[in-house]
Amino acid sequence: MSKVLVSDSIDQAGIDILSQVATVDVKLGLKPAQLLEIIGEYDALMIRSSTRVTQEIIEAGTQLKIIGRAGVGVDNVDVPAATRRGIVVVNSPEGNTIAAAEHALAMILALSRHIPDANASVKRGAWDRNSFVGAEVYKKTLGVVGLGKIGSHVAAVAKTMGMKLLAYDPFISTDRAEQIGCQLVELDLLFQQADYITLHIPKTPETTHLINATTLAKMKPTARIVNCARGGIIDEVALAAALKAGKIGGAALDVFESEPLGESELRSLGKEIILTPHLGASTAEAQVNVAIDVAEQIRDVLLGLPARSAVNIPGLGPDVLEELKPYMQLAETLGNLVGQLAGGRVEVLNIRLQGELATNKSQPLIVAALKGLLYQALRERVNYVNANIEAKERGIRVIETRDASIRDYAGTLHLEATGTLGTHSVTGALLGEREIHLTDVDGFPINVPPSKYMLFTLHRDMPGIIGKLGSLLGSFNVNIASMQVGRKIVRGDAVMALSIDDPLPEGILDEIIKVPGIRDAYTVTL
Ligand SMILES: NC(=O)C1=CN([C@@H]2O[C@H](COP(=O)(O)OP(=O)(O)OC[C@H]3O[C@@H](n4cnc5c(N)ncnc54)[C@H](O)[C@@H]3O)[C@@H](O)[C@H]2O)C=CC1
Ligand SMILES: O=C(O)CCC(=O)C(=O)O
Repeated sequence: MSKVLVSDSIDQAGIDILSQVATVDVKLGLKPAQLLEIIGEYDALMIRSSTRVTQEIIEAGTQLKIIGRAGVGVDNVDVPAATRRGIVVVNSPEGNTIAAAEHALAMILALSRHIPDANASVKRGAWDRNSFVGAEVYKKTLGVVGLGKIGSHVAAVAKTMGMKLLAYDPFISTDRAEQIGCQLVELDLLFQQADYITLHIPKTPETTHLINATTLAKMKPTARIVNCARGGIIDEVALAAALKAGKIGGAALDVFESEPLGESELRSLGKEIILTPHLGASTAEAQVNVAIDVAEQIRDVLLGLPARSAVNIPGLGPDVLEELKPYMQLAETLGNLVGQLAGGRVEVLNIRLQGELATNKSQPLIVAALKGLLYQALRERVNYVNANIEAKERGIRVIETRDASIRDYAGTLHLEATGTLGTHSVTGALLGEREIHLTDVDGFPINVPPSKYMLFTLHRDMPGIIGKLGSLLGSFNVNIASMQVGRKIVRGDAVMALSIDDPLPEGILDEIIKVPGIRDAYTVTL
């Protein structure tokens, strides 16, 4: 049974899902050295934001297949190191969107009405109504930096509170911004005009210290800034200085350059600052969502299925995966089959998307086909994450074509591998949307479902050949489950595809090739 380590606190709903397929160890608060010592035992690691999964941890995790981050940001995982090792990194892109957006909105209102300090003052026994006069958000301008999932929800709710919305996000269209009711503007204008600024961007080299002494100086002296995105987007020293000098009105931070927050000037400030300990995703609902979302993906990967939100598999988002999953299995099977038919080192893989498939995204199918192709060489070491890199390193050139006019089945995938021992091709389709069928081998039409053990012959279509092959296999105690001949013309060249119950015994291929009329034979394990 697989073993999963859960090293940050996650909801029981996630543990229950993992327990269906694995032994689950929950070990919270591990020091890096302790994690390093035990990680080698585990097939999967599930974390939130506290565990740092460094290159050293990844290298020590020799059994690791997947790292699951129960949340959005994967900045606590060395994703490139995981990719090189073929480890899938998954997250939950939407499970805590509402929670984080509502936290940002709560921060905006709490800052405006001094709720934390007013509350603390009453609890201390005071009844001070004069120190906590606030400001309304109604008709004020909110500047949203980053109009992705969380930023758009914040904007939509803020709109209903009567706020005017400005947004800065270089990667979204004016149309999309307008749909949400935001005017897209340049960052400087947003800084100058906003009464409230809320950050909903990832931490990248471009966004690190985006809020610094220079940008703070551009803001209104009454401006209030909220960061529920990532620590380090705000220069905390510059922020503390600006707040102390009254250059801006207030700030509310949920995330910090270093977490947990240590000694900091920010702690010494008054009601102009609100600090929460990275609580954006901490709602009961979000924790159930992210735990289920990520645990399901870990379960799937441990069962050999693809994950729906892998951050290190390009182009493989949840919608694509939902639509293409059966075709990815087809591509992988065909890749594995054509790789075995081709035998030696494959140099070129031609992939043709045919019929309805011609309009689909090809990248996930290419990755799946390469995974299948490289399986014989790399076995479990190749997966959707590293198949591209492994193929490149072996000098395999991938050529992709599309032909919508081929319509013998709804959608078919054609793979042709050219290598040191020649060229072979296979075509396959899905019947009833899920069942894989081989529809062509080396240009000969057939219609057989693939099976674990198969034998293919290239032979002359002539009387007696099937009987002779059957007797030969029988004499080696090989049981034939099904057999089909594909030919283009009567008594011309033909292909025979046999499904057999067991692997072919050693040496039998040499005997098969000696049967008069049989030119070649290939044994395949799928
Ligand atoms: N405090 C907490 O507990 C939580 C924090 N987060 C953080 O919130 C942030 C936003 O998350 P989502 O909305 O889910 O992500 P998202 O990917 O849906 O949206 C991010 C947006 O930022 C934009 N962006 C990227 N670089 C930019 C730049 N240089 N300037 C302006 N915009 C830029 C992107 O185009 C995108 O629209 C992330 O940093 C995430 O890690 C997410 C969940 C909980
Ligand atoms: O796990 C958490 O509570 C942090 C959530 C977060 O920051 C994220 O999902 O990016």
